[in-house]
Amino acid sequence: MRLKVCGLRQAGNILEVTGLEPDFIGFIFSPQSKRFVGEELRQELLKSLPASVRKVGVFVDQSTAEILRQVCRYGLDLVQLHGSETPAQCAELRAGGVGVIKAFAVGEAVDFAVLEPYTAVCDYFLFDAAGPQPGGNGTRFNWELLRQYALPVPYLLAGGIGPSMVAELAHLRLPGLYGFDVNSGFETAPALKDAAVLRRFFADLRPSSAALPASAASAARASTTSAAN
Ligand SMILES: O=C(O)c1ccccc1NCC(=O)[C@H](O)[C@H](O)COP(=O)(O)O
Repeated sequence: MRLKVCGLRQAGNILEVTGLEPDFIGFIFSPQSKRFVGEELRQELLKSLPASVRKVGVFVDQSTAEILRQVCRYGLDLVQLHGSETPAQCAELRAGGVGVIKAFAVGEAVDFAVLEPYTAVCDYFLFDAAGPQPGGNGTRFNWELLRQYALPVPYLLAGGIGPSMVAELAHLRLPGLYGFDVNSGFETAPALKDAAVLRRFFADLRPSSAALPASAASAARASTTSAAN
């Protein structure tokens, strides 16, 4: 299962978390968020990170020009869109050379018809709990709502995931499920992740690679990944 750690900004913390070899790390570019990267995020640091850890910029209803400016500035691999971005904007971003994750806030139900126009223009979906903020609410939704998922786009499951859920996550089988996105459940302060707690969580979810040195673990995961795809 792939793992994404979202909402980082401080250099030392980015390096610590990257050392755990997540599949994705996320940076919040929405100024309204308490995890907004502001001026603290260092361009040269991001560009020096290993390519195996894909860098995701998170945006909320921002223009294509602004998003692509940040993609270029920080060398982002994907953008994650948490507002009312249209399929046309997703297509524009992809044409601009960046991968697209479209996030959907889930309340009492999932309207799969709304997702359909996005299938041809997104690399991944992300399902998150609806709440007062566009993301990072720290609450979960009823994951069973995804039992009926039948679209071709793989998705990340997000919202209120915390260290105590390891056993539940390890056994979770849902159609289309690609990985888990974690954020506030692993923070000691906004945008500051507890690397020790994340390390344990990663080891529990990736038991076969926990005992290996980092490089061997990464090679083992790459071979599992190519076998799965
Ligand atoms: O985290 C934020 O502050 C945020 C603000 C605006 C848009 C998106 C945001 N986060 C995006 C994420 O991918 C989060 O990891 C996801 O919403 C889950 O967060 P949490 O419930 O805290 O685990």
